[in-house]
Amino acid sequence: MSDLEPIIRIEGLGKSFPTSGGVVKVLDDISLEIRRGEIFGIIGMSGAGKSTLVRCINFLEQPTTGAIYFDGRDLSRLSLPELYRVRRSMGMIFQQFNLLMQRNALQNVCFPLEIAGVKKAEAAEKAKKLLDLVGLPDKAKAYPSQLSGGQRQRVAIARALATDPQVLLCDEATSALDPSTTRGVLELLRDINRRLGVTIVVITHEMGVIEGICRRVAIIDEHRIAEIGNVDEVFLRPKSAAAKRMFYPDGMQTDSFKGNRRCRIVFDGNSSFQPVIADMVLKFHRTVNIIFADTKDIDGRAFGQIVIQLPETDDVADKMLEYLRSQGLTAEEVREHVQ
Ligand SMILES: Nc1ncnc2c1ncn2[C@@H]1O[C@H](COP(=O)(O)OP(=O)(O)OP(=O)(O)O)[C@@H](O)[C@H]1O
Repeated sequence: MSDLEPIIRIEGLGKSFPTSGGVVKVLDDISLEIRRGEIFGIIGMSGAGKSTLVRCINFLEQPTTGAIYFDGRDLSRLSLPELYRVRRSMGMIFQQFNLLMQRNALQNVCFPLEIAGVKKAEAAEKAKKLLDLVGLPDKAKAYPSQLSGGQRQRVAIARALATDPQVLLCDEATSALDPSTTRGVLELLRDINRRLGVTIVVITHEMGVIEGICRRVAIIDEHRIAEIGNVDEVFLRPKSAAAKRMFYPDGMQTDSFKGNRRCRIVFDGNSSFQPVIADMVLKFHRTVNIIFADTKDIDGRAFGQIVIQLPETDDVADKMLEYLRSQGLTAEEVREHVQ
């Protein structure tokens, strides 16, 4: 299999659950490919079906329709021992860390190795190396209760890596952590991706997490895929209402600006707003109202967005939009409240 071939391919995945109130459809016609060695993000609001999707990816849940391929193999056609082997190739980390509280950090990391029948001394040696890798060389004997949230997640990452997985599935892995600890854990995941070549799938409801480490993203909305693309592309030119909701600043969504023409200008770090906006004001002899301005880091590159209120006079507003685009900026008019 070449590097360009997907390590995980999801085709027409649907998942429904029978409940006392009838059948609940949780995932509908999900198709996507996760490429070997990439950091791929899956984002959606609470209840969108993200955790169900993860459990379908490692076949802890059987899809109702469609298929999941891992390394080109249809998981529904595997024998149970083959499926267990595939599951060992997919490490998982969770929001609540799921460590065994009565075992210390080293023993937690050893746990999957013991299950796999690895000799104790060999398992301990590997676990030590993994604790070094996640930045906890001095915490081998510490129990989870003696560790901070970020340190617990690092132990969980070491444990997930113990079986040398090809893929690491991270289900809301930083949702219980504060922003600075989140940054540290994301940095660690990026480092693991670079150093070990492990494919990482990040499932989250937080756009900051996607922007922080993912190259590509799938947005799940109402149980379906609303949009898939490179994170920077989706940020620059979101197409679906779900993507716009996630990337547009809150100021874009206030009804207080109804009736005015608003424009979202995005820059990708190669250009700066200030001279362009100042030049535009000078050129058209009209002031513009800046509603919102922000910069963000997407996968290590600086991006920015600014929302301005255009003049009421339509032809001036049209010319301003034309001018902004002629300066190489992505300028998009937003007339409506984003639902
Ligand atoms: N076994 C089940 N039986 C019935 N309904 C279920 C089952 N598992 C999940 N659901 C429903 O599926 C929907 C999606 O759940 P899921 O946990 O996948 O969403 P999510 O996007 O991960 O949300 P969150 O971030 O809040 O966990 C929810 O409405 C949930 O109640």
